[in-house]
Amino acid sequence: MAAMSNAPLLTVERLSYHYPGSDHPVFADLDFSVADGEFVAIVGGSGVGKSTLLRNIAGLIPPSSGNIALSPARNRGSRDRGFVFQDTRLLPWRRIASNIEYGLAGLDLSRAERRERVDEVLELTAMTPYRDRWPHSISGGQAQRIGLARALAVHPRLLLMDEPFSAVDALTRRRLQDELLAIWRRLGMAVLFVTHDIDEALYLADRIQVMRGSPAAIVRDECIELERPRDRSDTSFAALTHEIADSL
Ligand SMILES: Nc1ncnc2c1ncn2[C@@H]1O[C@H](COP(=O)(O)OP(=O)(O)OP(=O)(O)O)[C@@H](O)[C@H]1O
Repeated sequence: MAAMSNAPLLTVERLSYHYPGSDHPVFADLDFSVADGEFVAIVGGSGVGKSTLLRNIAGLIPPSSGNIALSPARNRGSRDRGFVFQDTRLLPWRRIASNIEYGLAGLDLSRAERRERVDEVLELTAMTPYRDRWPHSISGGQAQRIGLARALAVHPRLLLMDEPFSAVDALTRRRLQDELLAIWRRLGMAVLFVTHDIDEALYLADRIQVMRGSPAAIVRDECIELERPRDRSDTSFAALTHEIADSL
């Protein structure tokens, strides 16, 4: 049996990034970690660098300096990370099931296993009836469910989510938050969730990190001890909302 490791799932060390052509870093010397199964939210104002940080961790853009270490995928046919974008980026010429299957390209899975994965994540996100639809014929909330399904299909140990619910109406947003929590409890992957919405971060996360400044730093790292399911009308919820808003 393999020895158990206490090493964090994700370790970010002295991470800095500046866009090509700019000598002003978006963020500098960031240090933090995420444990296996932990739900961490990163909050910060518009333009502070949350998406840039997530894109660095996703491997979409290389850091200017520093290190990002992520434990490798656990099983055959899985990836270490999955990414859910703000806009779902579904391919309009592929049906829903085929969009999800497309995300499995390059993984060591048979055709039957790929089909099973697609069925599994459609069921998890309650989207099975929509499998043969075209992307243009589903709602914004449904498209977000498909974006989530596509990311979950690779069985990631770390799910990276960039403001995934920002484009849907308030009621749908709350429903999606509850669905995400239910899926997280069921699958147990770690989640790194970027949002500018403190209420959303407090409702979802085990821990909230606040990004601020230019270059940005993590100015607050707070474990959220509120019991789940969380009650937004609770006085401690409101008090924490104000506290975190003050540090933004
Ligand atoms: N491709 C790019 N080239 C140059 N600068 C960029 C590029 N993309 C973003 N930036 C700049 O980097 C900074 C951080 O942007 P980023 O999108 O990461 O912020 P954010 O916190 O995610 O913002 P928001 O909450 O508004 O989405 C901003 O000042 C932005 O203008």
